[in-house]
Amino acid sequence: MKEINGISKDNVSVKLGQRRTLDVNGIRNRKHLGFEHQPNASVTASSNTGCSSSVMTNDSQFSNMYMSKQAKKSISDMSVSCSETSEGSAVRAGSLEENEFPPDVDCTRMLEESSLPTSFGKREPSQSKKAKSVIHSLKFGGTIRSNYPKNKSYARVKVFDICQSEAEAEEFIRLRSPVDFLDEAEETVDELCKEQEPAQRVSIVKKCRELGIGPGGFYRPGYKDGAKLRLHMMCLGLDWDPQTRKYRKRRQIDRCKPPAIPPEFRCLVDKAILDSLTLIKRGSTVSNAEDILPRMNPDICIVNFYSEIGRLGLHQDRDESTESVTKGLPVVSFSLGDSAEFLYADHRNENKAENVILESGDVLIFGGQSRHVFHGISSIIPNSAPHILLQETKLRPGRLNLTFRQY
Ligand SMILES: O=C(O)CCC(=O)C(=O)O
Ligand SMILES: [Fe+2]
Repeated sequence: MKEINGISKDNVSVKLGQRRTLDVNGIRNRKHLGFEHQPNASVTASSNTGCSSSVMTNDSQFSNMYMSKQAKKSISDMSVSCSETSEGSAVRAGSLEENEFPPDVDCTRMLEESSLPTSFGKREPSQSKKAKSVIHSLKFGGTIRSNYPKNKSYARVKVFDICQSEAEAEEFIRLRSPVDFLDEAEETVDELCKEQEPAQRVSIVKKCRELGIGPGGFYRPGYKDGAKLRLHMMCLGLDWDPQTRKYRKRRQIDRCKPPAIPPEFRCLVDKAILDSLTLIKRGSTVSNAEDILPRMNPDICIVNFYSEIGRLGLHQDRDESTESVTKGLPVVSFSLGDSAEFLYADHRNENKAENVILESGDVLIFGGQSRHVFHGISSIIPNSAPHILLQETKLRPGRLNLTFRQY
């Protein structure tokens, strides 16, 4: 059994779920979508199968759950992963790719293209310079985010809508009909369409969209030197600043307060942890499963949207309070939309990291000893999102990920 800093690989992920009831089905689906070349898909599947098969229920909340051997599971829309190490140097800087990230072509329709870099061969001017000279417009459907403090020269952040307009969505659905995803004899269109997207997943996307276009919503985080992360981010509860790596009540870029974490999200997190604890109890002889996976009350949620070219370098989540991190209070992560290759390791070398494919509806939890695991997203798998989810939400091509933590 492979171990990551004392954690067996089996602990790193667990799948719960209803949409893909078994990992085997997950594999079949992946093949279906042309992912058979994912190098570690079978490894992932075999490591998950042992844990998840015992917790397969008709639970419509979760489809797959991954957890650190202690705690992985999936929501019918989410997945969770973990990381661990005692070294403290991992930062999100690993995810900076300022020369490769193209303009946000997906969302420019309603946005001002001038606020996006057109050349990625050069660094953007630093935010402090830009704040004075280029005030980003916040236009969305003719309106401007309204809660910016008056008389302040903070840069305004343009709106990023994770969902498409009616017209975009129609075109998208037309071009990517389910027929494109079919693999001859394996499934028919009817079978595919009969699959229902769990309501929870749809409502999570819709809620993120609603919050994401409002004050404190999605923006493209960056660093003082102009480098940008290859994703759009929105923080709920508390703001996390990639530059300072600190949590604050207001975000630096525009002084907006992050929206509160919706209560229904909290319930899902609680449920995910409870399900994981059940899983742990079944699979181990420990007297108290919470010694392995402590419970937590999230007061932070970082919502990331990755376009099809998004990524996030290997890093540790260790900016929460010392107490939270030391106790191993879990990070609970939900994935929606396109699948992603999730890397994890006990070091920062991406070339030597393990990987697992996180699909829409997967939940990944890393807590306890796995709390410090290095993790990241190496790629988004295009066209892999459930068609029904896209139809019901108009989610843009890409992946939505929510990670809940307790400060
Ligand atoms: O997108 C993911 O699955 C990981 C996100 C993550 O690691 C983070 O936001 O810290
Ligand atoms: Fe993370």
